[in-house]
Amino acid sequence: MEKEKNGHESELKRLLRSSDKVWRIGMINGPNMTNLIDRPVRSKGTPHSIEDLENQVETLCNALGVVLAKRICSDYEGDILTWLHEETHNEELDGLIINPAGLTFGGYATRAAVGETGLPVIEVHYQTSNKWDGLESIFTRAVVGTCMGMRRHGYDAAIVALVGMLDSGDYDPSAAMLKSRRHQRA
Ligand SMILES: O=C1C[C@@](O)(C(=O)O)C[C@@H](O)[C@@H]1O
Repeated sequence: MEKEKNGHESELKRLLRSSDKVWRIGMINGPNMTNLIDRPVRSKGTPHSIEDLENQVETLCNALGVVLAKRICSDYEGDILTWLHEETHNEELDGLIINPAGLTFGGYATRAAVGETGLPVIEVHYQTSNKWDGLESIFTRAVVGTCMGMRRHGYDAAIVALVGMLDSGDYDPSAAMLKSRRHQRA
């Protein structure tokens, strides 16, 4: 069984990777995602916890030969800002995925900090934006792409796309809203 699993993993890597770089990926889940297990099944799908979700992402990263190096899930914007300031300097991470969740419509400080990392960032949401009563995510301007409406599977889509973009360099860094230290140096 273990042998078969390893076989599938290397097949996945062969199919989806164009480099063997061990990218270091960070994941942010914003306010209310701590309570994922109790959130409505209609929008979130079969009940699962934030730990289940993090394990799912970590397993896919391992199968692709990259690392889910850092993660945060917090109900407090300040915690997320401190994490961004501390964990994304010194080029310790290569890319990020974020579900801003409760910060989606008003987390301007987090959006600025995300943009200033200069990293390729993919925004993920369980639901699609047409369920948001005409509201739009303020984060979309600061990220290179968005996965919406695929519930937990959107995280897998985001990881595959992020790794593909990192491998090929095929993404638009100017999608980051603010000019980052990294881009200024380039
Ligand atoms: O908390 C959330 C979750 C969400 O980001 C999603 O994953 O669908 C959508 C947001 O509108 C909401 O505030």
